[in-house]
Amino acid sequence: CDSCYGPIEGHASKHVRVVKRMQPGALDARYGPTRPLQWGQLNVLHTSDTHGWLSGHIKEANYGADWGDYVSFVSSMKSTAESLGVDLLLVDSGDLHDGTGLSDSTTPNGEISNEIFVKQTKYDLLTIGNHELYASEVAYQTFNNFSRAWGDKYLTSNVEIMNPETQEWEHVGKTHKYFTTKHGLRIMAFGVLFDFSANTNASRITKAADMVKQDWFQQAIHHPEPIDVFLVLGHNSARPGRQASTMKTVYSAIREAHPNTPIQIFGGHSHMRDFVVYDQSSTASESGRYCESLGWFSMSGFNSSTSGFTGPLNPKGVPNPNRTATRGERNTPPFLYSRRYLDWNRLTFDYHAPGSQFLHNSIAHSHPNLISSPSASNTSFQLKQQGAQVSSSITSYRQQLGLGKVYGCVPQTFWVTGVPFMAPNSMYTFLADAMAHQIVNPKRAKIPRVHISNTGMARFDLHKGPFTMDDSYITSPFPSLVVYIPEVPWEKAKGVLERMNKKGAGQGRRVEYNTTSTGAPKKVLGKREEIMGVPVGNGGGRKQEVLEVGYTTEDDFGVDGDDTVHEKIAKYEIPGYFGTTAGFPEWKKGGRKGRKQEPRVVDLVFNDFINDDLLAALGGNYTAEDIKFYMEPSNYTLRDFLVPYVEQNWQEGMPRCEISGLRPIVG
Ligand SMILES: Nc1ccn([C@@H]2O[C@H](COP(=O)(O)O)[C@@H](O)[C@H]2O)c(=O)n1
Repeated sequence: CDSCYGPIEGHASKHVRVVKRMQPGALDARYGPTRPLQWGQLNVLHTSDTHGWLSGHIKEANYGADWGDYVSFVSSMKSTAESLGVDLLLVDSGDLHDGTGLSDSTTPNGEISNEIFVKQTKYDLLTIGNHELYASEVAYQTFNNFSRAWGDKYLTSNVEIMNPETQEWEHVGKTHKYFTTKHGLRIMAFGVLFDFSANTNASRITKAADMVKQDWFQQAIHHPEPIDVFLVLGHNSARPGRQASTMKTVYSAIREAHPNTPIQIFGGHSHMRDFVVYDQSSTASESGRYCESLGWFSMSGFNSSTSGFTGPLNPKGVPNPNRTATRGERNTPPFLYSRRYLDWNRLTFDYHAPGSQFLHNSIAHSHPNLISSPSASNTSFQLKQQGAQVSSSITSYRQQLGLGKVYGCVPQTFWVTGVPFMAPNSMYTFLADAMAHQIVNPKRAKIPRVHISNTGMARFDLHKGPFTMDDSYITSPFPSLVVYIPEVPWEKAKGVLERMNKKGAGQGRRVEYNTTSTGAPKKVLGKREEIMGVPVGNGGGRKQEVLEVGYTTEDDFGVDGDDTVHEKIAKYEIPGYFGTTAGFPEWKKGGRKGRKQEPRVVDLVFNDFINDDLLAALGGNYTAEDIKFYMEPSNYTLRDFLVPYVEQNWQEGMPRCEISGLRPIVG
């Protein structure tokens, strides 16, 4: 089938499919977790920054599960919570758009991925991200469809939209929700976006510092009925001081009114795994990005005299939370906590919810304990089937959208932050070259060009293997228009990139692009040796000799949060912008052969997301009036140059491209 991405006979990955789960062609993880989760009275599974990755990471074994596998996992975990007599909530911190073909190749984007997200996934609370607010069509889709589908579970405490019917500002979702869980916990929840300002003017965001003074918020925190715990969701970094987080502002406003009540924060936006201790009864979790990580949080300590909780203090037959959120204080409150960051693959899901996954045969054999577990029963079959339906609907949507169509073979992996900026295998070396080759207006081809783009336009590493339509969105998902300022004197143009990088990217750009948590306090409560000392299982109890690279997180609870042990992945800083020159004349006579001449004028070519920052760095009398469309047709965007580049330059190895499937140690 030439329109689908799947296993090919004799394919280098030698992947043999025996069951219909995950997406065709996706790889299985080679090894997984070794420690059961700690179940408390309140348990939470947390997603954030999924950015459309519902098909899973087809080229990466470690994150190969799709949304269907996850759906089965969640259902199984909810049943386990039920049998333990405790609460399990599912929460999401937003940013569902901009990252893959499944979310971004529809009009408006999110049309299909949102439907998959909503259909079978039993979320209890959700909130909005900045990527739901860049474009008004997406903001209105969120308001009209997504928010309505979730009703009072969708919390957008500081985000409003202009309702075209009433011509009034209205919250996209609800400001807050007061509810009682199945087992009696009385919860007040909010959903607070960071102070985002690059939003469509069809929306408006109230700064957290102003929001906490609003009447509705004050009334909510002084709610007449008892509150056992506050939950603060937010597309908003969990760690104060990171990425313009305003979580501390919300926390402080609640703490002022409730000195001892637990406040649990579930953040997002910084694309990291993190856990932060705010005080003895308040902690914050952040659970990564792109369906690579699933966060687990649990706590105990609620009793019948101080809360409405009706279940056991410690659920039986499972490990329980065992850490206090103290900084050495005495007279600590009774609350105990645990947190874990799960890798998004079926091995992980089946380890923690035995029988919830259709495992690949080779893994099934090395997991005899899991396969013969009591839950591998009829119920488990139904559970698997439920997710399998979601998986197969993703497969058919991918086919409809042509996402598996292969255009060429990626010769080597190109890294966003995994290698030094502008190294030969840096994403930006590749993009600069592809832009210089492809983004040329034939009518202006004789005029030398300077191409400038924001590094944030590239969202993910481009893995060795088939280059599909999906990969073109995964690498460059934004429909930013290609624009230019004609014939700028070279003397003015040549310093622009450097000046832009000196100033840094404007609001909305990720300041840190990280795969490991940094900046955690020195206090380390759990040591990596504790998990490294345990033989790392490959399912059968054999020692895994070679660790694959992946997340190695350090947070306020220490270094034992990652559910599966990995080798640290390399990470290099990247500036806000990158660029290249193209079409410069070469010296013919005089100067040294091969050296480029300095032109008198250049076309300054960029994308409209960075108009303001570029104009500021260019200075002079240039204004927005000087910015024109560069390509014909004028609606040419950053989504349009990769496929033709690949068709022209990456045909070697077609049609059976070699795939690595792993993140090798680089750098
Ligand atoms: N049209 C757009 C929108 C966003 N970006 C880039 O994405 C960054 C924000 O992404 P987060 O996941 O960190 O919220 C933004 O800073 C830009 O770099 C873009 O390039 N074009």
